[in-house]
Amino acid sequence: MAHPVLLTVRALAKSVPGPRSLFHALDLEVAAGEIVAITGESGVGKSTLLNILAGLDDADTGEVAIEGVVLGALGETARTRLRRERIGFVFQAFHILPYLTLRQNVALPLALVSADGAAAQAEAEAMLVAVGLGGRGEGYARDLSGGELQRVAIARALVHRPALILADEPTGNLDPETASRVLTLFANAARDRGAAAVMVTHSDATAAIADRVLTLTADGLVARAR
Ligand SMILES: Nc1ncnc2c1ncn2[C@@H]1O[C@H](COP(=O)(O)OP(=O)(O)OP(=O)(O)O)[C@@H](O)[C@H]1O
Repeated sequence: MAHPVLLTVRALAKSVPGPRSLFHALDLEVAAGEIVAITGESGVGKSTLLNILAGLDDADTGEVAIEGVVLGALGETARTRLRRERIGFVFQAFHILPYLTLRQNVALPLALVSADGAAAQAEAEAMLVAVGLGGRGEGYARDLSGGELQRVAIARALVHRPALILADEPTGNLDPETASRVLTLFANAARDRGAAAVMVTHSDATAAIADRVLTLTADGLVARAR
């Protein structure tokens, strides 16, 4: 049975001041359970595209729908709720909050949607173990290496079992063994519970777990031969 389409992007166009068109007429469909890797030259607009998919940035024209819900038709409150409940985002700059412990950072997506704080902390600890940071939950971001911060960001993006995972270079700071460990988490989220994932990457290991590898160009997304 074909999986339902989870993410639909139609005729997306985005310019940045300059004025410079990053892309136009960009179309994409990602099914539940599918992992799509996006490559492309530096500055071509990959991070901008991920931000638009998450409703954090607006396209000039075109439409993004997640589980059939068109982001542009939602008010800011509904868009924020959809993002919190249905999307997990691994930012290139991690955005780990410095005044919360690492466990509190990872628990945040659960704490925002559930009143059960103890369960959220327990699930956050389990995610920290899954990314190889068990026992580090009481620490703070300032004590971590770049690769450790990246793994906290991945734990936080996956802890609430999002339907859509958006990840910007999620293994960019990781050694091959650790990268392989976290890539398994993304693959399991897709295969075991039907999450869809769009990952920006330059890494062959990340592209290797993807069902499709697309290259972002000014003319949109082009399938890359494998
Ligand atoms: N708000 C903005 N104002 C002006 N220029 C912007 C803005 N946002 C993005 N840009 C420009 O758009 C281009 C695309 O940026 P983006 O970060 O999306 O590229 P990228 O493909 O992710 O690059 P990299 O691989 O280097 O991270 C860049 O040239 C950037 O300077």
